[in-house]
Parts: sequence; C-alpha cells; structure tokens
Amino acid sequence: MVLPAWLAHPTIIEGGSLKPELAEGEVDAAAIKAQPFLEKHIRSALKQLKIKRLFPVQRAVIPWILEAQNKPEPFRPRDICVSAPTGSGKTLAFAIPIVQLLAQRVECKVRALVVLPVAELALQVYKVFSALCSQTELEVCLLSKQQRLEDEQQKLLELYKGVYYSKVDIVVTTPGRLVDHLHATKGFSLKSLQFLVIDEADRIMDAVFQNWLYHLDEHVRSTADQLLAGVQAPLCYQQLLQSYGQQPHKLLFSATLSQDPEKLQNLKLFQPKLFTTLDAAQTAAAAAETALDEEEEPSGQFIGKYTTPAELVEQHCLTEVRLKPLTLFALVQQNGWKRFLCFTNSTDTADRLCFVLKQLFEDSPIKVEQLSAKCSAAQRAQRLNEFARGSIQGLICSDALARGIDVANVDIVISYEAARHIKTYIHRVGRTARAGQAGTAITLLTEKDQAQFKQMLNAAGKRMGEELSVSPDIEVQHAVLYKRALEALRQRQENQKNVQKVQKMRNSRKAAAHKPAPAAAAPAGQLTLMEQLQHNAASQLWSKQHSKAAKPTKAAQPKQQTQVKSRRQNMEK
Ligand SMILES: Nc1ncnc2c1ncn2[C@@H]1O[C@H](COP(=O)(O)OP(=O)(O)OP(=O)(O)O)[C@@H](O)[C@H]1O
Repeated sequence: MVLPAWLAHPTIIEGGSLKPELAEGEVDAAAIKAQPFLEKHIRSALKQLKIKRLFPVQRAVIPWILEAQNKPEPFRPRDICVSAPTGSGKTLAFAIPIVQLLAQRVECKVRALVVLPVAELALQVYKVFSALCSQTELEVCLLSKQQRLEDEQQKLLELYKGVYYSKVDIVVTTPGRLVDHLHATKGFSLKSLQFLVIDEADRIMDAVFQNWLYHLDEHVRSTADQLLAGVQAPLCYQQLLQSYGQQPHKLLFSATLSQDPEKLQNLKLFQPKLFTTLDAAQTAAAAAETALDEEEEPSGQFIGKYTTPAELVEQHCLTEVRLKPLTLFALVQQNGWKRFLCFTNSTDTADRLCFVLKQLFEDSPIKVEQLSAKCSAAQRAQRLNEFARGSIQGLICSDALARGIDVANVDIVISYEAARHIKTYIHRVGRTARAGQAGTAITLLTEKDQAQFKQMLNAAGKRMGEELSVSPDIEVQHAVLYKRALEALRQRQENQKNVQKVQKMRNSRKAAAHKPAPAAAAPAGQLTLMEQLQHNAASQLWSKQHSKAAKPTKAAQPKQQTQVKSRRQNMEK
C-alpha cells in the first residue's frame, strides 16, 4: 500500500517520557507557567485539575491549533490527525484550545461538536470539558442516551418568541445519539460549528458508524445553502463559502489511527496534517528514512502507528487451556496484585471466568467483579467506582472497556485470551501505564496461541516481552479448590439451562394462547415458583425503570436557564 504524502511525512511529537527526571536546578520547559499561549482561566482550571505541566502531545498540538485558528479569513486551518499512545493526554490536547478559543466570544450557538464511540467515553470527555469551562461562560452538554431524548432537548435548546436558541456552546456525543438529534430535535443547528473532534477516530470510522458522517455532512451542507441564499456577496466569496466555508475544523485523535485512504476520504479532510509519537526503535527507523531520497514513494504503515506508553512493561505467561483460570488465580496470589483488569475475547468467557475466580478467591480478601455488556450502565459505573476506591481488586472485562476508558491506578492488565487484533491489544494494554505511571501487561498464551501472537506483534514492529511463570505445582496445590470451583460452574450452567427451558415453555404457552397479555396481568396462581420469582423481579424492575423515566431531572435547570436568558438578552442588545 502506498501512503499519501501527509501520512508518510508526519510531524513527530518530541518529548519522550511523560514524567522526565529533571536535574537539580533544571527548568521544566513543559511547566504550565512556561506556556505563554495559555490564558489565565485555563491555567486556573488546570491548577484545579492538579495538572502542573503539559504532556508532549499537548505541547505539540495546543499551540498549533491556537495559531492556526488565529489567522484571519479566508485562511482555513488544515485538518489534523493525532496518533499518540494510550494515556498520553490526548483529551486535553483538543479540549484546551477549543475552550480557550470559544471563550473569547460567547454566543448562543453550538460551536464545537465532540464525537466518541460509546456513552462511557463521552461522559469522561464531557467531565474534562466541564472542568475546563468552569471559569468561563461556556456551557457544555452531553448527549449520550443516558437521558431521555426530551430531557436532552431541554438541555440543548430554548424556544423564545418562536425562535430556537442554543443553550450550549460545546456538545459531547456519540454517533448514534447525534443522528437522533439531527433527525428529531427541532431547532438543533450546527451551522455555526467551528470544531468537529472525532476521538478514537479509527473506531468511529468503522462501517457501523459510517452513516452518522453522512447525516452530519448533509446537515452542515443544507444550512450552508440556506445561508448562501441570503448572501449578497461577490461571486468569488460565495464560491469560497460553497467549497469549504461552512466546514468545521476537523481534529481526529486515536492511539491506533486508521491509514485506510478510503475511510479517511469519507471524512473529507482539508489538507490534512498528521502528528505522531514515536518510541525509541521507531525514532531510529525515522532517522534512517529521512536519509532516503525524499522523492522516493513511501510505502507501508506510517511510523508511530502502534506506539505503547514508554512506561509499559509487556510480558506473557505460558499455560494450558484447562489450567487458565487457575494460572490467573496463582499469578494474582503469587504477585500480590491489588488492582488488575483482565480482558477476555467474549462476554460469555468474562462471565464464566468471573464466576470461577469468585469461587477460587472465596476465602481471600481479593474481590473480583465482572464488567461487560452483561452489566447495566449503572452497574458498570458502580463497579468502576468501587475499583477506583479499592473495594474491588480485579475487574473481568470484555473488550467493551478496552478503549479510551480512564480507570484510575490500574497496575496490571491481563489478557486472559490473547487479543485477536493488534488494535485491540494496544487499547487493552493502554488501560495501564497511563499519564506516566508504571504498568504491566501480561498475556496468557497456550502453545497454540504463541506463534500467532508473536506474528501479530512483529507485524506491528513490536516484540514479545519477557516470560512470567507460575509454580508448576499449582494444579496439585489447589486441586480441591479448583475442582470445587469447576463443579460449581457446571452446576450453575445447568441451572441456567433449566431456567431457559422454563422460559421457552412459558413463551410457547403464551404464543399458543394467542393472547400476548402484559407480564403484570399474568395470574400468579398459574406459575411455578421459579416463574413467579422471575415475574416479580421483572415487574419490579419495570416499574422502577418507568417511575425513574417519568421524572425528568431538572436539578441543574434553573441556573442554566437564567444564564441562557442573560446571554440571549446580551445578544439581543
Ligand atoms: N498534563 C497532564 N499532567 C498530568 N496528568 C495528565 C495530563 N494530561 C492528561 N493527564 C491525565 O492522564 C490520563 C490520560 O489522559 P487521556 O484520557 O486524555 O489519555 P488518552 O491519550 O486520550 O488515552 P486513550 O488513548 O486511552 O483514550 C487522564 O487521567 C488525565 O487526567
């Protein structure tokens, strides 16, 4: 594959370690007070966030965006793609310049749109924006299906004398929720959009999400046409507007950025520019590359595509399929791990593994819980909180959590099953060694997995780390405990099968009666005890959810309404 020139010749982000050791008396060039481009309100917000210095990606990207945006029209800044390791601080790299630029002029319009693949990530980025905006008049809004559409619409817009006014300046959302609002929210306008941020860009460019871009583009295009209809400007200016006038400045971020020209083309990037970080081996390769003839067509992957944090130690542990849960148990015990995330390739494996581990750790202070698509969003949030507080030591996750989530103080990431794709591996291991902290990633490998795993790493320019071993006697040592745990698992699976059978019978009985009566109306006397328990639990859950949904949360509304009112009055003046 031949790379386009902008991917082949990136701007290298200098800086190496996130926590460099400074010699005595040496001035820290990355200290916040040494950054002349940061406004006072940003410095003070960073102080509250306990951020004392900028990370390399932030030092490279923030001043570049500020400078590009400060050039007068009709200059249009180049769109940028930023590829930097997990945990290297990409969120602040786009949030700081956006807040600083938007705060210069407050208007009742959505001027920045930040799109993330899943609700949890959107919430995380929303919190960062909210913290940065705390010293400004800017309002940030989260649209992510965690609230009803009507409640989100209320947060977003206000109708005054027949005209819709935006209550917010920055919207953080997911692709699906954005499309919901583009279709269903009257008055939702992005015609003043100045920034479009796509975080975890490679994931968002995947086929499933493609049509959100189409809808957004259509929306921006149609508002540009409406605008042009009323413009009495010279033809050349109209042409300029038509060609790119209404397109926002696009900022793409990821730890594993796509280099697929077709996917990138969908984003219609304007003279794109790539920023990338390199590790030591890649820096040497880049130096050799620049020695080559500049005219030569570059090929293959862009350098720095798969870098992991400098502080990350990668290891593997050889085991057998039948002993995998026991190997994991022994590793945790042997090494005294207190904060570990363990990834599996499927939700079912996460579920079974978590059950077996709970049995194995029954008499120990180690508490493990599952964190997968099987848990509700509220459950996931609660478990993450408990993990952060230290009341849960291990979380057994499917890959839903592998990307972007910033879980505090994870010491160890274990791949219970080897990741099938390098991107999955990079994002999994990136849950540790974040923000310059130390961290270790361990992959459990059977003999069969080994060659494939090695090949995957080599293809990405990485090498297998050291081998970590467990005592060969684990099977004998824990024979009784392990047997009991596996027997409990077998019993549980049998029970689950029985419950499913009962459920199936019940459904077919209902279908036969041709009367799909609501569950709440079913006469209790005709149900078996098991059915009755399930029925009661379902009814309770249903009424709980519906009574919650019926109560719109208005806690923050009065304050926001007054602010918007005064902003609107200012505008009218
Ligand atoms: N300059 C800084 N100083 C100290 N901590 C920082 C700094 N910048 C970011 N952080 C912290 O580093 C952690 C990781 O940041 P962030 O989530 O932005 O990383 P990321 O590069 O987006 O990672 P991923 O690719 O996994 O999403 C966060 O906890 C954040 O608060």
